[in-house]
Amino acid sequence: MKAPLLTMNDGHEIPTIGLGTYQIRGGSGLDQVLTAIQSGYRLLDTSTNYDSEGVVGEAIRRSGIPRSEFFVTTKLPGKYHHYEDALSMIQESLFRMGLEYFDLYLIHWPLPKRGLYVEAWEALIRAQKLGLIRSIGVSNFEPEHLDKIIDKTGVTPAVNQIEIHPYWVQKRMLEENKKRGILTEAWSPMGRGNDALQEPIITELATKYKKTSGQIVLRWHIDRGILPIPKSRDFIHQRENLNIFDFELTQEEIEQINSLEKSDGRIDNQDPNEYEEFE
Ligand SMILES: NC(=O)C1=CN([C@@H]2O[C@H](COP(=O)(O)OP(=O)(O)OC[C@H]3O[C@@H](n4cnc5c(N)ncnc54)[C@H](OP(=O)(O)O)[C@@H]3O)[C@@H](O)[C@H]2O)C=CC1
Ligand SMILES: O=C(O)C(=O)[C@@H](O)[C@H](O)C(=O)CO
Repeated sequence: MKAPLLTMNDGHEIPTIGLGTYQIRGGSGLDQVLTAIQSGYRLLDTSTNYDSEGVVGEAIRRSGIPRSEFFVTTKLPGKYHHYEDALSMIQESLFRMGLEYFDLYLIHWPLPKRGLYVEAWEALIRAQKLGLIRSIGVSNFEPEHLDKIIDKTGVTPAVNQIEIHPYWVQKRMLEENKKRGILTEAWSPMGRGNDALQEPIITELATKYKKTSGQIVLRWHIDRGILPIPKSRDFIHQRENLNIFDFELTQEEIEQINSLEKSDGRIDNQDPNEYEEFE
């Protein structure tokens, strides 16, 4: 089963769903990424901070599937926001993964208190010109951060990857991305193990559509125009999460799920204006 493709604002195509790899590492991690690839995942989302770039690169090689069929995303850690550091980190990540280019490269967090994200964005633009990266984007950027990089460089990110799940719906940020032509990706799209999948609104929709709660939540993302990157170590869940392209939620059902939002719904309260990455 393969996901349909979307076209981003720079003309490149991207699968409509991907595999998250936070804390997927080592030998067992390799098996988990391989089962995901066998299930049909082609978008693989990693980050230097996850220490999973090696596993993802190795899984791509062992899969026997040509590199060109994959869509690989990784992310720049905060301690490399200076221009020259960012350029060398991008190359270092390529070496770690054994790849010649990334399909998408994101600034992981804006870290506005450090104030270096414009420099980091300029480095991504340079790396794209050098052919090291096909599409460039950001993660956890608020509207003011987006405007700053766009105003300073004239280059709009293809993607903004942000926290979205039924307890943190992000209506405003979704509109802000859309207004600028930026594709929204959802991190922790299943709520990273919070109680959302047990909410009656979701279990009732699962019964109605003969799907699982996980599939209802993923379809809610797709029907809102969002690209989710669920993580699963479980072969059954991995397959289930791809099997969401044969039904659609109504606008009313989308709003019902939106109503589950909580004012303190963020996972680990990670506010992009405050969040400092670990060193
Ligand atoms: N840019 C950023 O700042 C961030 C990016 N990310 C990215 O987003 C990805 C996804 O987010 P993550 O935080 O991992 O959390 P997710 O919301 O993807 O939740 C993962 C959990 O959901 C479970 N799960 C997955 N599918 C199902 C299913 N069908 N039914 C029931 N349970 C299911 C998994 O268990 P099981 O393994 O048993 O299936 C796992 O415990 C990350 O892996 C990472 O790539 C994450 C955080 C921040
Ligand atoms: O997983 C990521 O991409 C992160 O940026 C982390 O902040 C992660 O969400 C986390 O919770 C670390 O404690």
